[in-house]
Amino acid sequence: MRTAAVVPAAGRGERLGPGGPKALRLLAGRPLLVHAVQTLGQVVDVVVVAAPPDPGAVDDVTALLAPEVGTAQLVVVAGGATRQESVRRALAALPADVASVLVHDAARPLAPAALARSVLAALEAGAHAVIPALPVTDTVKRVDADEVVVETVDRSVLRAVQTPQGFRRVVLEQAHAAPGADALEATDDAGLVERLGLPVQVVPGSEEAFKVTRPLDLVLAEAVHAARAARPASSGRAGDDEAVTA
Ligand SMILES: Nc1ccn([C@@H]2O[C@H](COP(=O)(O)OP(=O)(O)OP(=O)(O)O)[C@@H](O)[C@H]2O)c(=O)n1
Ligand SMILES: C[C@](O)(CO)[C@H](O)COP(=O)(O)O
Repeated sequence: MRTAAVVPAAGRGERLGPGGPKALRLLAGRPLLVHAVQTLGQVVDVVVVAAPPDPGAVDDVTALLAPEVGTAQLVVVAGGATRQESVRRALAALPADVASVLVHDAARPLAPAALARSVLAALEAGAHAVIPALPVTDTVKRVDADEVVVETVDRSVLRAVQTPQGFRRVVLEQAHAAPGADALEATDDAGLVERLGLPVQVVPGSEEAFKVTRPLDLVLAEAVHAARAARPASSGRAGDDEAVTA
């Protein structure tokens, strides 16, 4: 059975500001989506992308990614109005022989291949659902409607969750098809699996798997990409995708 990555890439990038669909915004001269797909193509057998909903985008994105996906099979579908709907559409296009699925935001272009491999390894070790996450480093407070602090939350039990998230295919499909899932607008796929009552395994995340959400994130992404590219050839890691911040 094969492995696949589903890549929701249909968001508008409102928080990033003007400049077109976020997945097609440039990082080191190439679209965020290209960076993400190049990495995933090193790890999985099939990559399914949910493209921006613009006319002609499926054909354009197919042409853009075909030279970037390595030996992996590429499938591109039209994305939906929400992230959840985009993932659902991509899931519907998975080839029949795929058993394990990573779901990875195009908006996390620098997530290392090693992170995707560690998520897949946890699936192979028996987990039904696996998410990478980092400890929360800010102090977190709960507030009321008037922005008055109600309490300081114990951050030792909190995790900031990333992608790629990994699932046994049957579990992810069941989670998206469950009654009420459509109305939920979950912010991640693991949230839908949690509703099934199944355990979700956490593995260590990567600082470089941060999401490009606001303009400053793009500045950080350029710096991280440049640091990777500048890595000495003698390290054997020049230009590779392994973490520079570890
Ligand atoms: N209708 C949507 C909305 C989001 N996404 C994807 O989901 C990922 C995470 O979403 P986010 O970072 O919130 O992207 P946007 O929705 O584009 O951002 P914003 O909320 O600022 O508009 C991104 O890769 C985005 O392209 C998607 O495929 N379809
Ligand atoms: C899936 C995700 O990237 C995990 O952190 C995140 O929940 C996406 O959230 P967004 O509100 O769509 O940015």
